[in-house]
Amino acid sequence: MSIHMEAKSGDIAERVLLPGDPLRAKFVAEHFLENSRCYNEVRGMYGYTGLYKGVPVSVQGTGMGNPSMSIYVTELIRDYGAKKLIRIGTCGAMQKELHIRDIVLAQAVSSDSNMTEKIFMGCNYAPSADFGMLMKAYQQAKTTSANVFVGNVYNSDEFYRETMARLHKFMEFGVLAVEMESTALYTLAAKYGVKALSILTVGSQLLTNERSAHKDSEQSFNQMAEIALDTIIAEA
Ligand SMILES: O=P(O)(O)O[C@H]1O[C@H](CO)[C@@H](O)[C@H]1O
Ligand SMILES: O=c1cc[nH]c(=O)[nH]1
Repeated sequence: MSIHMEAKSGDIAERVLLPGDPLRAKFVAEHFLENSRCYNEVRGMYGYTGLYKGVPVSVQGTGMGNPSMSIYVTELIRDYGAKKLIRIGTCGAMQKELHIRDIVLAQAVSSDSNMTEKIFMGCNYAPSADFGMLMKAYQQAKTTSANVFVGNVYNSDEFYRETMARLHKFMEFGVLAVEMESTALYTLAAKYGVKALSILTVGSQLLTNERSAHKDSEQSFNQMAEIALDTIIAEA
């Protein structure tokens, strides 16, 4: 047991997928894992472990934002021994080339969060993906019909913004998409010496205001879940 999860030691695999939405964890467990079993219902933040192609994999909801992600990632690593972590999230596209349901692999993360400033005593830190998992996910994505983009993402503490100026500045510098958890994931993975990657599906296009009618539907996530699962089991 950890402070925020009721799983027992050994209930959680060393390979863990991390959707923000706990119902996405349930969906992935029910549609992609064999013999899946729910190990956590605390706060409705569902977590499941099952087999994917014979390999134990867990899928754990993280909630929204860096603080919530930090809690689950820290406990997964410190209390349950997680070693490979892949976020499967949604994002808002910030470049015109990106469309609803495209896939973004977050190579690096820019942020308005002051999480790393606090850790690094005022200095900048560049949270970045594990290169091996990034490369494997890219190769996996290229075997599907998905349009895949690799690059910098904007991690924000704001969903509803006081000003659009910062968002536009990041757009100007070629940042692909905005989301809310990857700074915490990459920074804590580095701290604890484990591997992490964020795979994101475009759920909205911020330049055109187009929004997926299917944010939580099966089709939007099947491709991302498969890419993430095939990537995570390929890791030694
Ligand atoms: O779909 P998830 O994984 O929750 O990710 C995105 O969606 C939420 C905002 O709607 C934020 O958590 C953001 O990062
Ligand atoms: O964090 C997010 C995710 C989707 N769309 C946004 O505008 N922000």
